[in-house]
Amino acid sequence: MTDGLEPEPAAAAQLFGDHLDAGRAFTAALARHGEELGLIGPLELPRLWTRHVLNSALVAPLLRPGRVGDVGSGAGLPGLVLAIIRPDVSFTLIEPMERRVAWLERQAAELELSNVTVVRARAEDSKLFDSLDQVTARAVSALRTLIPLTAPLLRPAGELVLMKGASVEREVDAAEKVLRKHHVHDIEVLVLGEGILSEVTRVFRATVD
Ligand SMILES: C[S@@+](CC[C@H](N)C(=O)[O-])C[C@H]1O[C@@H](n2cnc3c(N)ncnc32)[C@H](O)[C@@H]1O
Repeated sequence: MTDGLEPEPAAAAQLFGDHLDAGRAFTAALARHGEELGLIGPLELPRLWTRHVLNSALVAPLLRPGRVGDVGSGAGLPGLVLAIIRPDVSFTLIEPMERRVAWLERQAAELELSNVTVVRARAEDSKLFDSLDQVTARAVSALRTLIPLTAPLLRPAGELVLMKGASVEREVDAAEKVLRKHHVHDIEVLVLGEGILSEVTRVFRATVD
């Protein structure tokens, strides 16, 4: 059922560029199967493009060619969206739940994303330590618990690119000790999407030694 799906916003063409057809195919699949598979809540269809798909797409320009891990990919947000837009980046999607892993693998195959590997594991058990150039995450947990899951996966001088809500500044304060413990520095909070989407998104970006 896709009744009530948000019409495609004009920003979709801007953010997906040449990859708009794949972005549409992924969004349509998520609209069709997301609720029955427990990937999105029942109220999300009227804001699926803006709040989920395009919100994830805003992060694409922050990625560099190299190896990016997405911790807790779930429905593929932001991991699959970013893999569609950035074929020059190699993505490892880290997700412990079997049903979500099956979804991620099926979507990667259907969208012919040869730049995606799916790892079924919790981040802390994933054996990816010290290996990634950048790590993304969205809606996994507050920074205080997210930093210990994500920072150890980065190679020295790797970068965290964590999607966050309006409470990010408070989360940074609450994570002070953990940030120090994990050698997280050059912290910035970026506000993305102004003038592009009706809702902005925030990104915690920092380097880890
Ligand atoms: C609320 S969902 C968000 C999913 C997706 N990132 C999104 O924005 O829609 C949180 C996801 O994190 C995963 N997760 C929870 N703890 C994790 C861990 N320790 N390592 C990796 N993934 C984890 C869950 O299985 C779930 O799929």
